[in-house]
Amino acid sequence: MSKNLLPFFGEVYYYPSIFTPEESKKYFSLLREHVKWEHRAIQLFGKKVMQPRLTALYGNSVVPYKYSGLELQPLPMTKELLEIQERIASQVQSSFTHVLLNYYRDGNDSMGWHRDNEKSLGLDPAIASVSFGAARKFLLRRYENKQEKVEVLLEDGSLVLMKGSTQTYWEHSLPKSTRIAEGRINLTFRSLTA
Ligand SMILES: O=C(O)CCC(=O)C(=O)O
Ligand SMILES: [Fe+2]
Repeated sequence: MSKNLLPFFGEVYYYPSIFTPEESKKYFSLLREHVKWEHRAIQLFGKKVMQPRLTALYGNSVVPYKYSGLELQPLPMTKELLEIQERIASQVQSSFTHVLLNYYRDGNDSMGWHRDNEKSLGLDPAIASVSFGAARKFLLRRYENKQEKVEVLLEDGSLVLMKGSTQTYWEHSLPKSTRIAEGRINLTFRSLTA
């Protein structure tokens, strides 16, 4: 059992080495090759900007995922994605319908502060996030006062689970780390309803 990294108002658990280095290397290459990566523009404060990363959505239901003015239609789950989902199922009790993938090509790619609180995720969603490739810093901070901060290094082959009221009271980000030249692939398993 891992311990809750948040001091209050939510739950975040970190599990290093869910995958061996060999498995992680294999999945990184397979996913980089086989996933239908797209470079998308999103609406940010009314302006169209390119996301600083590549993304893709897969799922076992046709429910689309709406965020930041985008509506993504899921592609059908692949063998590799189902294998990865199966592995995390042994750590995580929740069930998932979709996986959103992010490919950070190097340390210049990033994700800004946000909460995963779209209606389709429901109240207090569980989100399971798997990392392959370069270790990157993951930050959480209180949404309301931006004060309390928690930092987790997301290593190759690791899993981080966010649940409970985390998406109400905390926001998270993946900051740039410009000295990192290697890529990182992240998969966030979610349960979405129409
Ligand atoms: O890349 C990460 O670890 C963060 C991904 C994330 O927050 C998201 O996809 O909503
Ligand atoms: Fe997120």
